[in-house]
Amino acid sequence: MTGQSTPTPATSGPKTLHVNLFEMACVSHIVHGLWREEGNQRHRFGEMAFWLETARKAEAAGMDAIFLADVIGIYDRFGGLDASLRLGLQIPNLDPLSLIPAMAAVTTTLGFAATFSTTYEPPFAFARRMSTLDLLTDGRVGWNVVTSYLPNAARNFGLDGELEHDSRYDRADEYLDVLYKLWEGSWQDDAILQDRDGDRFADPERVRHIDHEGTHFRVEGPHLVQPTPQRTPVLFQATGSPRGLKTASRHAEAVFIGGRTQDEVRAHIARTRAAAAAEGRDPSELKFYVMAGLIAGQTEAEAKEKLARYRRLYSVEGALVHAQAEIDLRQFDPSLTIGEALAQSGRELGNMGRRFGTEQTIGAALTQIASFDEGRFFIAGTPGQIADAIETWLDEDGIDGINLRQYHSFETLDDYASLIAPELRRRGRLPPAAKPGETLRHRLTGRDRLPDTHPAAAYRSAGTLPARHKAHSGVRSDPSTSTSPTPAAPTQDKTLSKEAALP
Ligand SMILES: Cc1cc2nc3c(=O)[nH]c(=O)nc-3n(C[C@H](O)[C@H](O)[C@H](O)COP(=O)(O)O)c2cc1C
Repeated sequence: MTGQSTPTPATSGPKTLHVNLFEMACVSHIVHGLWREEGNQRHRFGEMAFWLETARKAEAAGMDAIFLADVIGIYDRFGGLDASLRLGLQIPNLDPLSLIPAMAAVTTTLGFAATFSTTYEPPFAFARRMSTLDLLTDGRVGWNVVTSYLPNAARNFGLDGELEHDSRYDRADEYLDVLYKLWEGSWQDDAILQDRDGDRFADPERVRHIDHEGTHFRVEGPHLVQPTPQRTPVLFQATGSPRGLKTASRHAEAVFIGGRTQDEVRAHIARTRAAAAAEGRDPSELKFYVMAGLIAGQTEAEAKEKLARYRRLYSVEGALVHAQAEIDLRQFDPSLTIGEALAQSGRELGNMGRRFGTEQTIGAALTQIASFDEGRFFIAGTPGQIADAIETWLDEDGIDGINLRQYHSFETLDDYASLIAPELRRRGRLPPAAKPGETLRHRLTGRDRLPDTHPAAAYRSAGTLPARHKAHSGVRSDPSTSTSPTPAAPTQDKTLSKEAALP
């Protein structure tokens, strides 16, 4: 049982850009303060109509997917709960998975990638939820695999503090293995019979328990949902640390990377591909994404005016809350380094290290914040200038796709649709229009199912799951839901690249 579709051969022509709309079901996701702008619709994120309009626009613009970020706690390190609430910074924040069916119902080709953490909720229920979405959307879902980074999230799930960084990834690796067993190995493709005359809906010979017994999880199975178009949803992952890279290179089909310079970006891609090859995967199958900020105007002057308008409202306080800052950078001499300012205050870098380095000056950090911290993948200009930059990112940096940052709803999306996409299309830099019924994976990779070199594929063949233990057919004494993670003292993340660290 492999259920493999043959990949569609790549068409010749220039390399094309995959585009996701970067979203989060809150008022202030990354570029804080801008929700206040006249005409910005972000305050409507709790309305069904807001999401239906977003989905229709994204599909009409030819985007691959709406990519939904998520956190399961609050940013309370800088300014406490008061600041987060006042700024609407990722609170209130709706459940991303619940938005998908509504958006799927008004679209036919758009994909939906949702963030879900492997750290707190057990895999069995998540496997079922994802399969339900894959089934109902005809295979249009993806998953952004995260391990979570907010101490408050840990406290929301019964722990005293975050699990140690690297052990979160150990847990993620096993979590994914459980999911692969459920998604890929539990049901054969032909297990549903719908045989009215024979009185058999499903064939018991073609469905099996998974009997997973690992360090973190014990899951009996079988999976509760029949085979879905993609089985495993398209796997996205962002990482900046050596341990995160190991997990990404084993599992991710699309990896978010950062980098301040072209050399850094290329090195990051090369390192990740090499790590994937070391895991036995075909490194050419990995796609690389960046977060990109594109601010477009008909003329350069119009684009500059738009950028200035956005920057006027940008909240530096929001950036400090989001960065989980240990100190208020605005209170220090700009010529000091962050390390010196921390030493003066008797503080450690902590989670703030996800965004800033100790060697950076306060002045440079504040400038970086005020200019939206977009690094290499930011451009404000005419459609021609933006398309020129994107062609360089594709051909020379080596990326495959972007998550488009939004500054204003729906202005950013409308500008992409009316200014940027037509220019990219004219240059042959967007993939062909998606066909109804095409899965998200097919759109990205030319196949519906994970390739045979992916670790999930190992669970497809009948021999790879253990034979059923006949002895325990009843309820287990230690179901997966009872395995709580053990908390450990938070340690500082060893990030390779800070640019991949947020949000
Ligand atoms: C584009 C992008 C999107 C991300 N989305 C989320 C998210 O929605 N939720 C989350 O907890 N982390 C998110 N992250 C953070 C990553 O999951 C990861 O924690 C971060 O890149 C640091 O890597 P590390 O865990 O290897 O240190 C995102 C990162 C990037 C670059």
